[in-house]
Amino acid sequence: MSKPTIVFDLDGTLIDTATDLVASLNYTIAAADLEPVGADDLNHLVGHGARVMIERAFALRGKPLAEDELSPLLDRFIAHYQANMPGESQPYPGLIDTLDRFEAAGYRLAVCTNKMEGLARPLLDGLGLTRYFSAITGGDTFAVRKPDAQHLLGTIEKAGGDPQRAIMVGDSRNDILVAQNANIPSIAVPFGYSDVAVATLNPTIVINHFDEMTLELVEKLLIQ
Ligand SMILES: O=C(O)COP(=O)(O)O
Ligand SMILES: [Mg+2]
Repeated sequence: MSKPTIVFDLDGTLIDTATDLVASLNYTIAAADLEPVGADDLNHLVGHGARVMIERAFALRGKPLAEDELSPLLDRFIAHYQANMPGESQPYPGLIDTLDRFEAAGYRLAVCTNKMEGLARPLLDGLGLTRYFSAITGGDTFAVRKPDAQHLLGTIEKAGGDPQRAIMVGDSRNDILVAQNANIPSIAVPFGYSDVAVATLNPTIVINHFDEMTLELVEKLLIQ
């Protein structure tokens, strides 16, 4: 039987990126005289990549955003985020042990994020995490992104995995939806950026800490 694959979301699942996302977003929107946002606002702003995050910040502040304004703002965000990473960003507690545990058990590991691939890779590099992953895909890697099933299925394929032997781990709506759309079991974590309690998204299971993500648990999910 082929090695199983575990696909992780990035922001709010593998890595607590809130402080750096807020800093880069506030630097970006300050150019348009928008009031800074706080970490709590991220729950509504994150999930569809930087472009949508900027659009949502304008909506939050009730300020219209013309199409031709967006591109320079996105460039401003990317430049600031790139220059400062990994910044304050940190893997969530228990993550490294969990990656080691599943790597040692012969699992394939992958990342499926709506962050731009060009931002996700240097961030994972900067935190010394890249070597764990057989594939890292971003919101701009394919023609579609989460919650479209093809983003997750394409990630599993790139990792050399089998969608019949895969699970998705994530912190928000798009992660649980993409898993449902691809007919793959999901684990939700409540410590990331979600505008609703993750249990209401109907993941296969919720864990509160990576220590709960045992081999036994994942094996059980794989045979469901
Ligand atoms: O950066 C975003 O908006 C989303 O990122 P995620 O898919 O890794 O949570
Ligand atoms: Mg996330």
